[in-house]
Amino acid sequence: MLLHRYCPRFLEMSYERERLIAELAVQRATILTKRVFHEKVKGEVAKDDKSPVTKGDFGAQALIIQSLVKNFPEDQIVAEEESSSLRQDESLTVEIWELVKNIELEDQPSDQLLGGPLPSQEAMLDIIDQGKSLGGPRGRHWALDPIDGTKGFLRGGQYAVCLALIEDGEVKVGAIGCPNLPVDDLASLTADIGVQQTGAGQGVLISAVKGFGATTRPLSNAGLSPGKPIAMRLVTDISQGIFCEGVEAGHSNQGDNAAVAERLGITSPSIRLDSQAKYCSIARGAGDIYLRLPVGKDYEEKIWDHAAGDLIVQEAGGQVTDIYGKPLDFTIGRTLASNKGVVAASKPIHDQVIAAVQAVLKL
Ligand SMILES: Nc1ncnc2c1ncn2[C@@H]1O[C@H](COP(=O)(O)OS(=O)(=O)O)[C@@H](OP(=O)(O)O)[C@H]1O
Ligand SMILES: [Mg+2]
Ligand SMILES: [Mg+2]
Ligand SMILES: [Mg+2]
Repeated sequence: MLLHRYCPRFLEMSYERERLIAELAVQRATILTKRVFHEKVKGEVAKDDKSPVTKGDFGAQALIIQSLVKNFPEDQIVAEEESSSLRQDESLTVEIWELVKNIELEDQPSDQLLGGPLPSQEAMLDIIDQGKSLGGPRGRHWALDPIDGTKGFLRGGQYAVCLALIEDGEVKVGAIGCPNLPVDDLASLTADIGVQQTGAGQGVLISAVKGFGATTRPLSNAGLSPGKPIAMRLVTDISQGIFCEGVEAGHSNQGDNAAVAERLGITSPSIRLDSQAKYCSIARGAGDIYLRLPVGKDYEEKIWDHAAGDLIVQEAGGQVTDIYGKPLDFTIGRTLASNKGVVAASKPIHDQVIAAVQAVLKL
């Protein structure tokens, strides 16, 4: 079936509006996260599970949910953060509100597309709490990670603002802002991008629509910069492949990752970076394989940690599965309860990587 790009059915299938709003909403939120990133005190609070959350996470979540509610009032939102700790901390709430109320895109038409500013501090707390949807197999759910890699954000390393639209369990749109990644696709192959990248340049906004490819563009504080398509590298000799993995040893098993690399004959050191910047890096050829091998058997990966990155890698020519070779299943709820770990690589080498993972993990 040939569809003209201005026909309503094409627009519906290509999720043009959802993509535009997602890109702009993420871009606007990165203005806030960049401000907090450069502040000495980032308003760090420990959550019940001991993981950190900051002014940046709360503020970005408020701004993005506001954009979604204004544009897609019928849609559900599955977001990482909620406001209960803030409601007991008036001074932190005031600090976040002071940030949030002053954030806008410098391009007015773009800012207006997002539906204008938040009305008040009290409304901000309520908006943060509109991300409590349980997800599931039916309907439209936005998965939002306002700051992915909060530990990287606090350490001065990589982090990402991540948003994805999941419709009937399938990821349709993904947008990831990586303020500390270099604009040049391949620069991160040669630079130590994992940590201390405060001078790393402008950052990138990477996005994808199911069936329509993946795109990168420099992040901007105004409207969207021109984008260009990205694709994974063609790796003919897997021993020349480049590994990406997490920085935190508690999030993925670096020993097992190294054993897989060795089994594949890979000798170059892995590139370590926090957040879904790993998915973005392999999608644009700054790496070939992303492994997230489980540390313990009980942890369930969260959908907001993977939805946008999964789509971006697939649209750039990659394959994303768990350690059993099973696609990530976004139909279950807020977690990927039926998957274990993540193995992402370009399609031609994915089978080989899975075989090595299974040999190392004795599956
Ligand atoms: N035990 C365990 N296993 C796996 N994953 C976990 C675990 N604990 C936390 N998390 C989630 O890891 C998210 C950050 O992932 P990263 O890829 O940035 O981790 S790493 O630091 O690069 O290793 C992080 O996302 P953010 O909280 O948004 O930073 C968590 O959702
Ligand atoms: Mg977190
Ligand atoms: Mg996360
Ligand atoms: Mg987060």
